[in-house]
Amino acid sequence: MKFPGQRKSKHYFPVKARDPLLEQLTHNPKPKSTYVCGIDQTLVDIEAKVADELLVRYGLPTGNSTLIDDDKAHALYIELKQNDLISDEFAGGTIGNTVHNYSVLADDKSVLFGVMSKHIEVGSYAYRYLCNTSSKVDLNYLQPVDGPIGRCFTLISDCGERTFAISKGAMDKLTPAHINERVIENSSALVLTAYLMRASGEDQITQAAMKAIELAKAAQVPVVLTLGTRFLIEEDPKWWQDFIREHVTILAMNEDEGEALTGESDPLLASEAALELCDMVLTTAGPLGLYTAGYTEESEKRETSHTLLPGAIPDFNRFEFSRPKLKRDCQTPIKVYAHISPYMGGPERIRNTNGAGDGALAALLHDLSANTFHKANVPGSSKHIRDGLCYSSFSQICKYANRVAYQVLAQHSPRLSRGLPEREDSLEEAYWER
Ligand SMILES: Nc1ncnc2c1ncn2[C@@H]1O[C@H](COP(=O)(O)OP(=O)(O)OP(=O)(O)O)[C@@H](O)[C@H]1O
Ligand SMILES: O=c1[nH]cnc2c1ncn2[C@@H]1O[C@H](CO)[C@@H](O)[C@H]1O
Repeated sequence: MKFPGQRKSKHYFPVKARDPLLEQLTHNPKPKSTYVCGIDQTLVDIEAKVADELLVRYGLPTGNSTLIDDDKAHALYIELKQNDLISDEFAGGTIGNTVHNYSVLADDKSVLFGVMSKHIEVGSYAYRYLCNTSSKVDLNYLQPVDGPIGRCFTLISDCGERTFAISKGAMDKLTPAHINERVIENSSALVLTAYLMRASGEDQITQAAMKAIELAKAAQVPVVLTLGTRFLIEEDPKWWQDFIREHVTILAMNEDEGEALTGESDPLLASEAALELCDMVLTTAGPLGLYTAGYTEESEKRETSHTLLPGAIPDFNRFEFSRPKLKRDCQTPIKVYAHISPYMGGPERIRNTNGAGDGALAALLHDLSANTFHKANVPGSSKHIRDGLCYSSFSQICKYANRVAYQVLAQHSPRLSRGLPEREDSLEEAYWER
């Protein structure tokens, strides 16, 4: 129970009118708002624990995300249902998860572009998708389509590895006409997944994504790409390298995707190689934790007070207290790296790691948009004398991303049901006590 404490002594009416005399002195404009936007294939995850034999029978390579036709999807669904294997049906999609988590963490708006069924029945997959998405995610720009949204069978093997089978429904039907130019141009970041590039036939989501990329680039909005699965990258690493070099500001990947892209199995070396293609990299490495890598200006580098770490690049974390910058904003760019081991060693029990990487990326996006917000509202701050890409240092972003990944693992679902505990809200706070 809260006890009656001190009463406020100032009352004005109407409430929004401040003290009429002091009002002349204090000019308090409404803060300018910021948001991130993303494009995704609208999907519901159907999660089931299965034996490896089932994956072989349905021709699903372990760890991959495979498109399956309607007949196979029907047979798989019936088999999972009859054997009572389905543990959860929940909104998914790698970017849907990321913008949802961003909105939960930042308690702020994001915008999702994609499709949504025109006619929705209570209990349908489309209905579940809407119910499981934060109300801070603006869904008003979704394109109405005939037919169902996609289904992503998320099949968890005994070892915890997840294999996706995608029944695409109408998820790829997004058209370029439904990409709102003004919304993209005014956002803090545009977030995309490599999966968007694999639409085929008459489906136009790839063209829609390309239109958004061009708009973002023209308006100097950072383009953020997450790689999805190594299988997609392995098909043509050169194409992906060129794509990233031409379009991407920030790249998020796990160690397998990093290896497929760069040929380097060491996540630190993969991050270094990826920095030749873009400005900043977030590399997650499962039980080894995660890395951030990027550029800073030589004269602005800040030395760490943490232990210097050994690795393929000796003492690689020496300047991890620096803030990330776009390479083109540096006169003398230097590469900076930071690493962190899993928060508290990881949760006691991990059912599966689905979505942990999406969670880490949401934290990075929060830090990035906090910077845009601060710059828009406190333009005179010493923080913005030099143009930074993010609000915090590489080291701080590592901690935050890691903490959020832990939260996703601990709650066994890729979408956060609530933000971090309040005392952890500040991005500046020293690393949280155990
Ligand atoms: N087994 C584990 N033990 C402890 N922490 C883990 C473990 N697996 C993952 N993590 C934490 O989660 C983060 C992201 O994990 P991971 O590298 O598996 O992401 P991912 O493969 O991109 O996942 P997804 O594609 O499903 O989102 C890691 O950087 C680490 O902090
Ligand atoms: O083809 C795809 N497009 C979009 N999202 C996908 C695809 N395959 C899997 N996931 C999504 O990846 C999330 C974990 O990172 C899962 O929630 C799943 O829905």
